[in-house]
Amino acid sequence: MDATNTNGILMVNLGTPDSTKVSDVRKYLRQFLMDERVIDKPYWVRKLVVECFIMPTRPKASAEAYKSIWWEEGSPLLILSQRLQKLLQEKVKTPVALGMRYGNPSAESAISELLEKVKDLKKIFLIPLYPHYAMSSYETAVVDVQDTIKKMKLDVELDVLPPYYQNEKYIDALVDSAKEHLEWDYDHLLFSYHGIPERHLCKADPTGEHCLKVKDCCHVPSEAHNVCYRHQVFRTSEEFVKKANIPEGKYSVSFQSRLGRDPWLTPYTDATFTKLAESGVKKLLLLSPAFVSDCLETLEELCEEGAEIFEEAGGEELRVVPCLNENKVWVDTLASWCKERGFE
Ligand SMILES: C=CC1=C(C)c2cc3[nH]c(cc4nc(cc5[nH]c(cc1n2)c(C)c5CCC(=O)O)C(CCC(=O)O)=C4C)c(C)c3C=C
Ligand SMILES: [Fe+2]
Ligand SMILES: [Fe+2]
Repeated sequence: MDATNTNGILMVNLGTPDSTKVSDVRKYLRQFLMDERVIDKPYWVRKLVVECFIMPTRPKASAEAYKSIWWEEGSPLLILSQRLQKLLQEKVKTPVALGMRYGNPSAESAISELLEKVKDLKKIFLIPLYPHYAMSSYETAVVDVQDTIKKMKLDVELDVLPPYYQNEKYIDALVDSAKEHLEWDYDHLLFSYHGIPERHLCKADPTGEHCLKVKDCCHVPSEAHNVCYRHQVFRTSEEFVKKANIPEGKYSVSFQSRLGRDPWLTPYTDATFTKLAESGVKKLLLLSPAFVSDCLETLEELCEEGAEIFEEAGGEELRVVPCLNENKVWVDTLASWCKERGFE
């Protein structure tokens, strides 16, 4: 323990079940989907939807999906986040902890870990492992940490890293992580982002009159863009293609992982696989920058299910670029953000 240090670094990611047992998946899904920032309905409606429509079947189906991607050491999302924590710790002296919004390790246990290492903890640099703002990812993770600090009655200042979707160093890391794959003679590059309900965009819009109301809203300047997930994922894609010299017309954006019947951001990734294959795309390269660590949504939904859909529709090969995971440029980027803020 360094008695002079009063700082800690906390990385937060979404979280994952403790195991592939249906009971563990159920527990995780219940905590996840009962979050008012994920299913943004009154408590009783959310409870009804989760318990009567989702819990009877989803835990079993999701447990099967998790089994197909699970590693010997555990869930890829957790293992990769822990490896990232370790790599960042090798670059900075300030203690680095890892917390999850749902499941384990909780924000509380991560903060307790910092308290053990830093006697007089005064300031935490919070790094949400989400490049884009969404109420259901970035915002809920930040609020959870704020609430936990209050619950633990700590007098700790929180310095939160803003969404880094267009940060030059983040884009550099993304391009670096994809560089070998970009040498492939692919026909089309698809950016597939986790989707969110359209309603969430409108709800986040501070002007109340921009998102999905103005024609081509995400490309018309507005203060709404600070919290517009759709604008931010377009920016990431645009910055990426600029840096990687991908010609116009050779790439597009789609949204995956829809849940429920409400309209989510379009076009949907599964329908896009079919459309691209039917339009003659044989070799499809896929990038999924909403996730910094590989997880169920990339390893199962894209690599397994996605490849099947694409090939059934006439495509020949789908290659999915791994997430940033342990990429060196990414680790250096995180370390530089810590150091810039005095978390040496
Ligand atoms: C980019 C970050 C994410 C956003 C935004 C997001 C929104 C969102 N997700 C659901 C429902 C589910 N997502 C699930 C898995 C999952 N989601 C993210 C990230 C974002 N979700 C990740 C990284 C993962 C993988 C977790 C892992 O263990 O590997 C799941 C669980 C799996 C399943 O049953 O499909 C659900 C459910 C909603 C409803 C939502 C926005 C409203
Ligand atoms: Fe999700
Ligand atoms: Fe927008």
